[in-house]
Amino acid sequence: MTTTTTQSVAPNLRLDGITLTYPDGDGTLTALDRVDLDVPAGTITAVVGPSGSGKSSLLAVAATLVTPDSGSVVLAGTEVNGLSAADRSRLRRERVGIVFQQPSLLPSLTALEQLQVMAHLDGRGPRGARSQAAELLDAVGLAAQAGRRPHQLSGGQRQRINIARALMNEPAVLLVDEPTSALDHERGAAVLDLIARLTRERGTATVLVTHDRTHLAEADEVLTMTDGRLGACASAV
Ligand SMILES: Nc1ncnc2c1ncn2[C@@H]1O[C@H](COP(=O)(O)OP(=O)(O)OP(=O)(O)O)[C@@H](O)[C@H]1O
Repeated sequence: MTTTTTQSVAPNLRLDGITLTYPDGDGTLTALDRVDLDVPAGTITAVVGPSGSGKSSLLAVAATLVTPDSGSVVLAGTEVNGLSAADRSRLRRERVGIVFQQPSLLPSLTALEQLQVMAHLDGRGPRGARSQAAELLDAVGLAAQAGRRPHQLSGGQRQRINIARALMNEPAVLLVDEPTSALDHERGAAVLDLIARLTRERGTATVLVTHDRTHLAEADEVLTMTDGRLGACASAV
């Protein structure tokens, strides 16, 4: 994989004509139907839609975790089609941050170590990783909790660590799936504010899947997924 080409192009996410089917009995189920999506750096695109409409499938394709039947995915200027599996996972590791509904933190590690381990997996040295982890914990308002383990943190604090951890590789693309589903309204709103601020400050192209329409005010664009088709959302905000 050539990384030089990725650096000269503005980081963003582009999906073009994505169709994804799953085997379904004797036939196939179309989870994504000719989906186009363009997310500029430093912006949030929110995706809403009923259960089973294809939202998670969209994130999985954008994350290069699932290969679509057809269409093109361009991550931070790099066309994913045609990359080897190894290059695809490297691109994902280096350029994509993923935040799932439930923070999957390692119980025995402190908040700081949860972040440092990401750099370690990436083969980076401990010194730079420690200062970067400390800076990110500060950015998510948890500098004072750096030495705490997950059971000593609230649900909202754990989700903040989850978000900080997703940013350790300085991703160009941030994919966020229902980040507030385990939180009460106030903590959920604070987590959304945080995602919005970090998106602007760090220039990520952020896709936010959400059921909560109060979150849509933070989005630059709101799209609706219906039966695998992605379209404009007329009554979103
Ligand atoms: N691995 C799979 N194999 C077969 N069908 C699948 C698979 N994953 C998802 N589907 C089907 O694809 C369609 C889209 O699923 P997807 O999970 O993307 O929807 P969603 O909008 O994220 O739903 P939810 O809001 O409930 O999480 C659904 O009909 C689902 O049953």
